Amino acid sequence: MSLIIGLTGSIATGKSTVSNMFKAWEIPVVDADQIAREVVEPGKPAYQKIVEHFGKKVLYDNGTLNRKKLGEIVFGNDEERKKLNSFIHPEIRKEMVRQREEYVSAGESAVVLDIPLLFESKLFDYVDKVLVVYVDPEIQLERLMERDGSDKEEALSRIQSQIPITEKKERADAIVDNTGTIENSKEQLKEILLNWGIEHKYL
Ligand SMILES: CC(C)(COP(=O)(O)OP(=O)(O)OC[C@H]1O[C@@H](n2cnc3c(N)ncnc32)[C@H](O)[C@@H]1O)[C@@H](O)C(=O)NCCC(=O)NCCS
Ligand SMILES: Nc1ncnc2c1ncn2[C@@H]1O[C@H](COP(=O)(O)OP(=O)(O)OP(=O)(O)O)[C@@H](O)[C@H]1O
Repeated sequence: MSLIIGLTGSIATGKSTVSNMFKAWEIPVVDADQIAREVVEPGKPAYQKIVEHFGKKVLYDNGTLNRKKLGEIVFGNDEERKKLNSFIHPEIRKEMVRQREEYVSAGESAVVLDIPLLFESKLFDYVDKVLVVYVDPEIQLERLMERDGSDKEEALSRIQSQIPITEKKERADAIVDNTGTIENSKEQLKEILLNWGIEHKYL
């Protein structure tokens, strides 16, 4: 039996940082953001739908998706974001399930699904436990602006397109509070995995 862990949080709270800890321990991670990039490669069904709806203005000259441009459109507009989600999310879900089943069949004791929008898309049934990576909202804003080199308005528009991290924290099975050092977060994660009965050579 594999334990399926849904790793989530909100933008820039530290999901990738925690996901790297799992990878370093050789616990497999299915990465929804990565899949989201693959399903919009030129020629894929979601790509065609995006071009039909948003037009060529969201493409570079070589035909690949201009993510910055598309981001500017969808993070300021709920309707357009929902439209984009409707093109991409079904494709992401299919591929996530395919990868999850592959790891389960291989007999992995734990499989992580790293899904930024687990709560927003109500994907609780895809996982056994929900692990939320939390930071205080002020730190979230600071880290996001610093990482992406974005201004406050741009960063807030992304944060506000998601359920607040404070609310997700309330609904989690377990929380890694990533406000402190990365080392501190790693200790919290080890503790959680041991509590969940995951036996692993690195823990
Ligand atoms: C709009 C796009 C092109 C912007 O690309 P960009 O490279 O700037 O951002 P990236 O994909 O790395 O996403 C960064 C973070 O933004 C947040 N985010 C992305 N898409 C969304 C969305 N539709 N709604 C809310 N938050 C989102 C997530 O926290 C994600 O981790 C891209 O995010 C996208 O295609 N989004 C739709 C697919 C999606 O929902 N992906 C995220 C979950 S799988
Ligand atoms: N404990 C920490 N202390 C200081 N900086 C941190 C810590 N954890 C993460 N960071 C930094 O904060 C930023 C956001 O972290 P990360 O990219 O892991 O978040 P994320 O939740 O995966 O973001 P996204 O939703 O955009 O994928 C990064 O620049 C990362 O290096």
